[in-house]
Amino acid sequence: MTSPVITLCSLRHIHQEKEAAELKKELEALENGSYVLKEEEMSEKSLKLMASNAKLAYQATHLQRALDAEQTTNFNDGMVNINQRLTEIFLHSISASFPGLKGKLPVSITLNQNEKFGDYQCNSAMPISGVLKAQGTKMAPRQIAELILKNLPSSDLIDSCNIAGPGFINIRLNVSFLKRALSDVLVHGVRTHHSKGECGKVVIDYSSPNIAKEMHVGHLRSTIIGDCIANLFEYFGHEVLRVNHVGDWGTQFGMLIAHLTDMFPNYKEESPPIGDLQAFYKQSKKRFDDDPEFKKRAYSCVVKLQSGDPDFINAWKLICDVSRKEFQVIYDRLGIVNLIERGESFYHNLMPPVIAEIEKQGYVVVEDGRKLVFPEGSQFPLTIVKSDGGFTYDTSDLACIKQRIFDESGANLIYVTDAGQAAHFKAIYSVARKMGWYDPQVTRVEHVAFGVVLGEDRKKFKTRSGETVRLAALLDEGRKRCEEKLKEKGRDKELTPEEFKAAQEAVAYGCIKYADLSHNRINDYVFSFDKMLEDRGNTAAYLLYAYTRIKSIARVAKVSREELKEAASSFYDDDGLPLEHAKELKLARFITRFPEVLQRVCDDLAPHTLCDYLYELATVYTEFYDVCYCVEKDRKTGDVVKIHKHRLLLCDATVAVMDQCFKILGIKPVHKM
Ligand SMILES: NC(=[NH2+])NCCC[C@H](N)C(=O)O
Repeated sequence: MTSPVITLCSLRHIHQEKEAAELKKELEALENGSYVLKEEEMSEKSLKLMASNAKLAYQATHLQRALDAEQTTNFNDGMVNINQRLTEIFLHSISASFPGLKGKLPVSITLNQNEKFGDYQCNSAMPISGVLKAQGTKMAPRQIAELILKNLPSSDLIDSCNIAGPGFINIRLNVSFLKRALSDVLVHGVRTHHSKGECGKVVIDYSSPNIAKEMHVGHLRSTIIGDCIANLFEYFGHEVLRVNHVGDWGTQFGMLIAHLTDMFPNYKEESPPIGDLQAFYKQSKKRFDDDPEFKKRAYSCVVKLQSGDPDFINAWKLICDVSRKEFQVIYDRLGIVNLIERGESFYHNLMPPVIAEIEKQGYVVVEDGRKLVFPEGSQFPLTIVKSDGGFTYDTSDLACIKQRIFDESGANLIYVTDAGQAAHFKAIYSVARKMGWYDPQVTRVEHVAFGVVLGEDRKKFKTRSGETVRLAALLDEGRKRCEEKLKEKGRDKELTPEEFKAAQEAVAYGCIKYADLSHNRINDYVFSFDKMLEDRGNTAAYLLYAYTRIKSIARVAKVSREELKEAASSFYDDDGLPLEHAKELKLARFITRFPEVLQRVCDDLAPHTLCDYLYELATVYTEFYDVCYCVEKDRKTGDVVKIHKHRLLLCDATVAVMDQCFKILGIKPVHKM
């Protein structure tokens, strides 16, 4: 018989063995993380920790989801500026790869020179290698390119990248991004968001003819170029003030008023017949040059006018009114709207305080009774007060720039005149900066200069008898030439008289505008009706035809607008426009370049870049249309066998972008021609 002590001991032993096994199990569970605390074992603190842990895990999942969504571009701000987006992506990688180079290297993304290799390319590896070498680090461009690719953040824009040659990085766009981008254009229209973020107010000075003088082709250029740039800024979302800085305060008014009072002494009661202001101007100029007595009187008239004598102000207003009406006829024909007249006279009262301010700074030099300012870097001084105490063009432009900066709060000041005035504006801007009126880092002040209009003989544009060409006569001739052209094509038989007239005017004025805008503005350009009315090549005539043709495709295919709209929105809800054919993709890629092209036009204030794009768009479209049938018909019966709706929609997207281009260029497209 076992003793009770032994029994007790062995019972305890069994119990302890069981406990040890349990403890071992718990230890293992703790090690592999599967241990579950029993509620009664938990302290209050650990309960709280667990709760916040669960919350964090939930938030992390959400953040990850948001991050994933971020990778997929949304088009809330309109079309994506692809070049800019790629620049940001590469900049990110380059800063991460070479932290020491931060800010030292502008990253440039360009279109790929060879479509076969990619859509865009980044050539930064070579210059980075150069900078590193200068800092004493040797690294081959290819190695650098590899590192850039390694650190490249993922983006739904990019399909793939590869390194070529010494270190070029070829970038291929993601097709599914293109599909969605196109789809968005179809559903939401061609919208672009200004990359510069804030949209500062733009004050743009253009057209600006001189009262009582002929508005000449130089003013026509200013009107056309200025209007286009103003449209562009407006499209980008800026507030735009379009100012017509007419010459209405010069010394010419002295002789005009003196002549007016001589010829029509009762001009106050009876409106004088000075409809032909140019002839009137010439007569008074002749007297001014030939008759010293008259000249004296003319000077005293200017003084009286500028001192605000009511009779003289009335005579001045009379003359301005005649001119204004003449200018308006031209503006109406060209469709120039919202251009407000604010001539030199507007700044009359602002000039004396500006002169005083400049004097106070000690920048005025008095020479032979004249007050001069010598701008830095300019050979010639500005005359701000003449020896007779009168003000000049210089004085008015100084008062004007100050008014535009301070009263108008202009963030972008743009002046559109012929290149002959470049030195004048350079001097004005220089004085304005010296006076501390603006900081070029903050306020953009630019002279948009343009070259001279030449005749087909490459000499200054004149009539056969050597006179300056009257703008109204020029527009008349354009319309007549266009009428002949359209009749040659038998359009007068196809179109209603209203349609014919609309086509005739749209083509005539469109061609005149486009011929001007499509040349690099800095160069002189040859004015040739024959060239601008040609319906082949980079002309408005060609583009307007192309536009109406593309627009008619859906109509001819008898697919209704509603049907297309429906198709567009169902593609939108799906993966985007189904693009497959190489030419479909080429056209799609070209369309998505629109925002970056506009940005360039805006940076360089160079409308010809937009014209080049528009023309190339028409060309790329033709390439597509030639091989990708929108509608397939039975060869024998001519019955429609298949309609490719996504291709019709691609036509629509092309039309939408062309529409926007025309709008910015100030050209009115017609629906039938
Ligand atoms: N702010 C200016 N200066 N604007 C340009 C004025 C152009 C001048 N009226 C001319 O015909 O040459």
